[in-house]
Amino acid sequence: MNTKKKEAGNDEIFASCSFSSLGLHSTLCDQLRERLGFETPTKVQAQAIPVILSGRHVLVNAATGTGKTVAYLAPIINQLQSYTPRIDRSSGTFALVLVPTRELCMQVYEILQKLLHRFHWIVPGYVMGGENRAKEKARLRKGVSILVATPGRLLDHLKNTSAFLHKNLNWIIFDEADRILELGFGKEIEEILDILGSRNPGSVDNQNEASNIKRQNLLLSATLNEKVNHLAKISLENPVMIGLDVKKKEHYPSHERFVSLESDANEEVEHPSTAMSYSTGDYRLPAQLVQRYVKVPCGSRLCVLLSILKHLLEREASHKVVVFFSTCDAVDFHYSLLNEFQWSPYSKPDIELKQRFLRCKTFRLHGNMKQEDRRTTFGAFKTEKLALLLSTDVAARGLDFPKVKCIIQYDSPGEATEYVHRVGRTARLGERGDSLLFLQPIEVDYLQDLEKHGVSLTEYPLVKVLDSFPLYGQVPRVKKFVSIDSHPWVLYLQKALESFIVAQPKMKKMAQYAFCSWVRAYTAHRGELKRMFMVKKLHLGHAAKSFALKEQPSLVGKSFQMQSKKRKRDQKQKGQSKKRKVASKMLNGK
Ligand SMILES: Nc1ncnc2c1ncn2[C@@H]1O[C@H](COP(=O)(O)OP(=O)(O)OP(=O)(O)O)[C@@H](O)[C@H]1O
Repeated sequence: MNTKKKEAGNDEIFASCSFSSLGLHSTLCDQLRERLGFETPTKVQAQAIPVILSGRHVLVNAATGTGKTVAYLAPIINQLQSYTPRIDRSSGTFALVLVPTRELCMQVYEILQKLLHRFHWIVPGYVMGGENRAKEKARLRKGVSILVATPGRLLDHLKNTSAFLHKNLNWIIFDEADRILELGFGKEIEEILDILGSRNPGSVDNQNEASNIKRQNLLLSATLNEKVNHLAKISLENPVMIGLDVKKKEHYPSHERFVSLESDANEEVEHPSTAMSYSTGDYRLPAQLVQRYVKVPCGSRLCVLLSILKHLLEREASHKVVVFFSTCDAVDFHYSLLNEFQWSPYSKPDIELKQRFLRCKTFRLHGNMKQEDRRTTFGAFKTEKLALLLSTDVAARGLDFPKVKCIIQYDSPGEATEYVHRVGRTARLGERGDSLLFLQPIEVDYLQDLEKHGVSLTEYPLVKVLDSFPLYGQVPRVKKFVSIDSHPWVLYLQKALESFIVAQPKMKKMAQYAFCSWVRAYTAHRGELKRMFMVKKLHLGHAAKSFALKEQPSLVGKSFQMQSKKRKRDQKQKGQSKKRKVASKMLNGK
C-alpha cells in the first residue's frame, strides 16, 4: 500500500483534518485510502471539498502537485453516489472534466476508475484527440456519467454525436485551465459553454437562453493570467476563490468569497469591489523546490547536458529526471544519441572497452508520436525507479509522474508560466525536488525576467561536476579554473560525440534536422523574450556543435530558409484569420 503522507513539508501540504470530516461519504474515504493511499487531505483538498460540496462555483489557484485532481473529483463522486434513485448509464453525463492534453485525460480517467471502484453505477469515460471516434460514439451512446475530455474532441461529439446525452450535466470542470487556453482552445471552450448553455448569466457575453440550467462550474489553474481571468468571468458565477493571496484577491469583485491556503478550512475573507483583471501572471511554486541555473557556452551545451545526466543518474539506484526540449526533432535526436552513443573512458585504441554512455532507461514523449506510443511511454516512465524522460512541453502540464527528482530545462521555456509548469513536475506534494535551467551567457537576462515574477535561481556548481569525471582512467587534475569549453573532459567528450556522429549517417541527418528546428524555435520567441533570446547573437557554428556536428552544414541553411519562409507564410495566414475572428467577434458583440 502506498501511503503518501510525506515526511518533509507536511505542515505546508497536508491539512490537520480527515477526509470524512470534510463531509465525504465513508465508502469514498475508504476508496481514497485503499485505492490511492490517501490518508489525510492536502490543504487544497481541505479547502475545496466542503466548498464544492456546498454547490458553489470555485476557482482554485494552487501550486503544482498539491492534489487539485482529487479536490474536485471527490466531492463530485460524493454527490453522485448519494442520488436517489441511483443514477445509471441511461441518464447520460453528469460531470464533464476538460483537460488540455491526452496524457492528462488518461491520468484523470485512471484516478476516476480507482475512486469509482465501489460505485459501479457511476461510469467513468473519456474522449480525446487521436482516439477512434466510432468507439467513442459507442461509449457515449451507452452512457458515461463522468466524462474526461480534451476540448477539440468534445466539441466534435457535441456537434456530431446525437446519442451523447448531456441534459443532466451538473458540473463542468476546467483542469489546467491556463494550459487549455494557451494551447489555443479558447474558441472551442466558448463554443462548448454555449452549446451546453453554461455561460455565466452575469457575464456580459452571455447570450444563451439555456443558461438557466443549474450548474456548478470549477476552474483549476496553477497560474493565473488574463485569459484564465476571462474564462473565469464567463463561466463562473459568484465563485469562491481558493488559494489566492491577499494581494491577488484584490483583483476580484466584492461578492466573492476567498479561502486562502494558509487559513483553516472554511475561513473567509471579504474584499472590496475592483475590476477582475491581472497585469502580470501569478506563479505558485512548491516551497521545497531547489531551483538552479547553469550558464553554458553554446558549443558545450550537449557535453554539459550529458555530463550532468551521467552525474545525476549513475550515483543512485533510484532517480528520475525529465529534460525539456523545444522541438520534437530535438527530442528524437537526443533520444537516439543517448541510446546509441558508446564511449570508452580509456580512449586508447588497445583498451577499447566501449560502453553505453548513460546506463539508464531513456524514454521520449512529444506530440508527433503515435498516440499508442505516447500512452506506453507515459505508463512506463511512471513506474520506473531509475529513468530519464526527454520531452517537449507536451509533458509540462498536469502530468503526475511519481518520484521525479530533477527537471532540466535544456531549451529555455519562453514564458515564465511555462517555466513554472515544467518545474512543477518535481517537488510534488511536499517531496524534495531540483530544477536546472540551461542558459547561454547571452541569455542570462532571462533570470531577471523570472525574478520579476518572484522566481529566483542560484548557480549550479558545474565545474565541480565536470572535474569529477575520469579521463583516461583517472580523474583529471584541473589546477586552475578553465573556461567550460576548454575543460579537458568537455574537449574529450565533444570529440567523441563528433566522431560518433560522423560515422553514423542516420544520426547525422537527425542532428541536422534537430539543429534546424532548434534554430527555428529560437527565432520564434516573441515580445519581450525576443530581446533575451536574440537569434542574431547566436553563433550558429557553435549551435551546430551542440548537436555534435563539426560544422554547420550548408544543407541546413537551405532547408532552414525554406522552413522560415513557410513559417512566415503560416503566420501571415494565421494573422489574417485572427483578424477575421476579431472582426466577427466584434460583429457578434462577443
Ligand atoms: N491527500 C493526498 N494524500 C497523499 N497523496 C496525495 C493526496 N492528494 C494528492 N496526492 C498525490 O499528490 C500528487 C499530486 O496530485 P495532483 O496531480 O492532483 O496535483 P495537482 O495540484 O493537480 O498538480 P498539477 O498542478 O501539476 O496538475 C499525485 O501523485 C497524487 O497522487
